[in-house]
Amino acid sequence: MRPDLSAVPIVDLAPLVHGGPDKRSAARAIDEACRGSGFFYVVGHGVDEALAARIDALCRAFFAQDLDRKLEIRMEKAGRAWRGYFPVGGELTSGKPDIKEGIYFGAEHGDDHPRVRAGLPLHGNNLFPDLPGFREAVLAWMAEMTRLGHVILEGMALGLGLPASYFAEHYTADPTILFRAFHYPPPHDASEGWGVGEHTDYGLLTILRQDDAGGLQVKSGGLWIEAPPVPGSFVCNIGDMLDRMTGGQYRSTPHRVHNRSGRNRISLPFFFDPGWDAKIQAIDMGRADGRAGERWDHQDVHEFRGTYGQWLLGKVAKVFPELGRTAGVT
Ligand SMILES: O=C(O)CCC(=O)C(=O)O
Ligand SMILES: [Fe+2]
Repeated sequence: MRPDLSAVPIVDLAPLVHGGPDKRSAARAIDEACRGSGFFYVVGHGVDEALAARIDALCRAFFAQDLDRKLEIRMEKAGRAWRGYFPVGGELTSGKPDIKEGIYFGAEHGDDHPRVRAGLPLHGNNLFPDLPGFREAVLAWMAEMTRLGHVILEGMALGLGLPASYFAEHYTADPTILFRAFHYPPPHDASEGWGVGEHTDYGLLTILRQDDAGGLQVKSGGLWIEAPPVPGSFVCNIGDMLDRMTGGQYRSTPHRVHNRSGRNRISLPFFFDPGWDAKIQAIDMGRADGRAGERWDHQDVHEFRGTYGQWLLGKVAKVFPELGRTAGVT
C-alpha cells in the first residue's frame, strides 16, 4: 500500500521558532491538524541534526549489546522513579506485550527534590547506559525537546485563539517530561504481535523522532493510515489531556506500530506534558462539543477531574503492572 502523505500534514515551524508575521498561519496549520487527524509533522524546528544523529547512533549501540549488559540498567533498579531499561515484551501498552525494548528517561531530579523526598513515583534520577557521551546527549536532547514543546504549545494556544503563553501559564511552567528510546526488532514471522499496540498518549503533546524504517500507523476517520518517515522532521500528536481540555475538538488519536521493514527500527518519543500538580481543566472553546464515541480503552477522558500526576500514575501502572504493584500504585 502506498502511504498517503497528504493525510498527515507537514507544518513549517520556522515562523514560530524565529517570530514574525507568519506566526498565525503556522498556528492555523497546527489548529487544523489537531482538529483533523490529531497528527502532524513539523519541519523548520531548529533542532540540530547532528545531535539527532548522535542520539540515534548511541541508542543503536546500546540496543545492540547483550541482554545482560542492558539489564544492568533495568527499570527495577530505579524503583519508584520508573526509569531505565525494559526488555522486549516488558511493556503492555494495550494489555498485551509489545514487540519492542526501550529505555525510559525523565527530568533529572536530585535526591533533595521535594517530590523525590516525598517518595512520589516517577520522580528521581535517571539510569544512564555506560556508554561514552550517552548521559550528555540525552540531557541535551531533553533540553532541546523541551524548548520545542514550548514553541509548539505556543502555536497551539494561538491557533485556539488564546494568548501565546496560555499553556506555559497554566500547565507547562514546570512540565512533566518523559523521553523514551525504543528499539523495534524486525519480527521473526508475520504472526508476531504489534511493536506498540493501539493506544492514545496520556498528556498534552508527543514529539517523535522516527528513523527511516516506517511502521507508525494512525487512526484517522475510522481508517488506519501510515505516518511514513519524513527526513529531518518530527511527528507530533496530541494526548488525552488536550482532548479533555478542548472538549474533544482536538483529537487524541489512536496509533500503533508494526515494524515490517526487515531491519531494526529506532524511535525516540518525547512527551511534553502538564506539570505534576497542574489541575486539568476545560478551555472555554465557545464552540460545540466535539467528543468522540467510545475510546480504545473504554475510559471517558472528559469525566476526569484531578491533577496530571494522578492521571499519569494510573496510566503507567497499567502498562508496567509489576512496577505499579511495587510502587503501591495498584
Ligand atoms: O515508536 C513509535 O513510532 C510510536 C511510539 C508511541 O506511540 C509511544 O511511545 O507512545
Ligand atoms: Fe503513542
